Amino acid sequence: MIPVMEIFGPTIQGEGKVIGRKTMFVRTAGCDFRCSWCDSKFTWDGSMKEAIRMMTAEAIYAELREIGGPSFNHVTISGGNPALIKAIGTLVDLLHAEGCEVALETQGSKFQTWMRDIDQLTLSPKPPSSNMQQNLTLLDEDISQLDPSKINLKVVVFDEADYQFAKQIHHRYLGLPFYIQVGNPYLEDDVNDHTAKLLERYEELIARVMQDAEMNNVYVTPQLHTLLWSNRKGV
Ligand SMILES: C[S@@+](CC[C@H](N)C(=O)[O-])C[C@H]1O[C@@H](n2cnc3c(N)ncnc32)[C@H](O)[C@@H]1O
Ligand SMILES: Nc1nc2[nH]cc(C(=O)O)c2c(=O)[nH]1
Ligand code: SF4
Ligand SMILES: [Mg+2]
Repeated sequence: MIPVMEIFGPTIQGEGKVIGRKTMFVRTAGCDFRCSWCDSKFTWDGSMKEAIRMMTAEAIYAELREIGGPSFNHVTISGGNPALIKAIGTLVDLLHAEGCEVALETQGSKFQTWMRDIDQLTLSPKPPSSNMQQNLTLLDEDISQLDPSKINLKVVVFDEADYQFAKQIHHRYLGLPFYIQVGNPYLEDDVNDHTAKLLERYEELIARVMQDAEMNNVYVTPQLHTLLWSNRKGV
């Protein structure tokens, strides 16, 4: 059984390697981290615990089709940390059998064998501003067990210390596609001028990367869904 917090879509993947891709989302409940700026705190802070449903892979797939109809062939699993859940493997197998591609987002604190089957696995180690201590030895172990052609790294940056962390991660795993994503401090779902405020931060991050000769092989990205819809849930 899989603890599900929400199922929504189709929408665009707003982040990282397949930004813009039409996809459905399955968001699991529970996280082993407590990032200060987590935009999905409701998955772990208890505020929505009555919304958590224990579901089989079959029930999740049925609901994806119920709300998405025939209008998708890509599913993104996020959380919370879906890597805490062994049973995600059955969902990945079912989605593949039904002809869907599968992406998954995790911070890389835990390895599961089913990670090898994910078509686009995003590992997103956490920088200092999150107040988390990312264990890089564990991350090394995860990465050494995975196919480099199916994984990518994404580091969220709020300040200069985060930027230096991002650089450290990029240089530790130089062979992996590296995405540097601008942090969103506006976590309410209704913020005045959120698009202009976020674009200003994005522009600052772009400027920082452009002048840095040690960051030439990177992608600098916004969260496209937050530019459009701020931190609204279910999009
Ligand atoms: C909500 S997390 C869930 C998956 C997993 N726990 C993780 O952190 O990778 C999905 C992505 O959103 C990013 N994220 C969370 N809060 C954010 C914020 N305030 N601004 C920008 N990105 C954020 C995370 O770093 C992660 O890459
Ligand atoms: N549209 C959209 N794209 C996303 N990419 C990563 C998300 C996440 O919360 O993991 C997310 C999300 O919540 N919505
Ligand atoms: S690891 Fe991901 S879900 Fe967990 S607290 Fe951090 S951003 Fe939120
Ligand atoms: Mg999100």
